[in-house]
Amino acid sequence: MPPVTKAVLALDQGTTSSRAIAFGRDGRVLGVAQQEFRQIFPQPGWVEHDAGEIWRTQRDVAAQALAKAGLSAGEVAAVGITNQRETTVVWDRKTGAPIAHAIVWQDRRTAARCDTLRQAGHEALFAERTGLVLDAYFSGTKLAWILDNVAGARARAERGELAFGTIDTWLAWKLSNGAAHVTDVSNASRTLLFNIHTLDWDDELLAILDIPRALLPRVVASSGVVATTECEGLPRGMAIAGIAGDQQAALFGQACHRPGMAKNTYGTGCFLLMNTGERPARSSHRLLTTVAWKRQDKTQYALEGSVFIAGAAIQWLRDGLGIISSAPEIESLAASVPDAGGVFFVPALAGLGAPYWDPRARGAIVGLTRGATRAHLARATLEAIAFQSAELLEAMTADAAIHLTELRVDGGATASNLLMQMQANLLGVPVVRPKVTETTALGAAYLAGLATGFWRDEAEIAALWERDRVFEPALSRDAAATRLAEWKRAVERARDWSRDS
Ligand SMILES: Nc1ncnc2c1ncn2[C@@H]1O[C@H](COP(=O)(O)OP(=O)(O)O)[C@@H](O)[C@H]1O
Ligand SMILES: O=P(O)(O)OC[C@H](O)CO
Repeated sequence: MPPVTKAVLALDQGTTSSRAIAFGRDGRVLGVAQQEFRQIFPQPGWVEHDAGEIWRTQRDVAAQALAKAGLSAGEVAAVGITNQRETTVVWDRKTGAPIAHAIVWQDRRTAARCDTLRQAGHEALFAERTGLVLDAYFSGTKLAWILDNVAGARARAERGELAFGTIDTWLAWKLSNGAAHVTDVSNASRTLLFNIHTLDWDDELLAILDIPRALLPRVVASSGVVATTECEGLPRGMAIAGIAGDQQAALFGQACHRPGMAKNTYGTGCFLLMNTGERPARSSHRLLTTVAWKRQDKTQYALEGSVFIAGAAIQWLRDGLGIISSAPEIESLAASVPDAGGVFFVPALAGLGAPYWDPRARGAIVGLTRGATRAHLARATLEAIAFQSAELLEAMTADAAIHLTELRVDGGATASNLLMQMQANLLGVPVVRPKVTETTALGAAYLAGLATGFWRDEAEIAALWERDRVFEPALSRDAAATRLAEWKRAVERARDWSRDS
């Protein structure tokens, strides 16, 4: 008799760390392991990762999480992959070796290429087909950059010797020892190369960006077995059965299965996603239309607002300025003053995402007086995270013409009660934090576990979702509108600043 399955293993490959979590049938964490890896900044505005290091850290934490949970391979019902999205890897199909560092989603090196594409009049076509805006954030121009700048890459790509992938693809390839070259629809929808209506790579867009089809992975559903684990360092034979970009996985893990339900994740950046059902919704406020997931032949879409720097601004206070020694310390420092004393911090450290899409914006601190202290800056940092998210929700409510009844939240920075209260005050909507805030990993686990029958259906999953705390709005709508208007004035000071080409 084979052993009874007890858990699903989720691999959560984030921007700053690789994490693995084993979840039991009740959605509770059985074992978790995490490892940070190197951030490489070769030039201002460039951000790279070593894909080999990503793989090794992810494999090691997966083995550690299984060991901590005391699980054997036969007890694992499925493995789910979720990942930082857009980050671009190209490797040699024969050796499996990357031909360059991965170009990370935050990297701005292709901003000028996006300008050229815009000037050539391609913006509307890309928006219509992909649901995205022409921005350096997405994989397409990053992949084109590698083909144009790594010696011999284009010729080798045309000969079919190279493979492209986002991080999900890279991990599935390594886990399966090269058997699977796949990506799921949610990750594909972040590349600028994928038609979100036909759910296939778009030949016209590939031609504009001069990208050979031979490089591209096969696109699969977000829930379904694609391969088994066959690599060194991990038990063999575990079914890789779920793949989704981390923000879409969090939407699933928050049980936002129905249209109109939304979540905001406060990690390195902030990503607000609203389920819009089985048809792509178009934004008139520069939000993205994205594939949420595909399961049982049904595709769900979402509207997304992406903010590039959120928790990363807290890390910058820690690592760049040294005014706190750990992220949690921001809470007491910010709470030591009643307000930010007129200080606004616009953390445009990697340009601005939605709704501005300004790659040349740079960070700005305005409103300083002689009375300003590090406590005011700490408070202004938390406020900046809340302001940026409030702008996203404002755009989304206008687009979707609905009023949210609550906002579900997750991610590392939701540990800050002060931030959560600021957020509720600005939004005028209750902010609800669940008991399990690892919803990204949980979403990937659910997608994988549903594919192998470990969980039955979405209703079973939705019943496992439990709230931890609700933050009720405690600010008048007039006062919130005044604060938001002040914030927008500060944002204008940060815009269009960099003169780098
Ligand atoms: N107690 C805390 N209060 C506020 N922010 C925090 C706290 N702990 C962690 N963070 C922030 O959360 C972020 C990490 O969250 P996480 O969800 O792990 O992000 P990611 O998946 O993007 O790496 C960091 O940027 C950090 O600044
Ligand atoms: O690594 P995270 O959790 O900050 O997520 C990054 C996003 O997927 C980028 O689009």
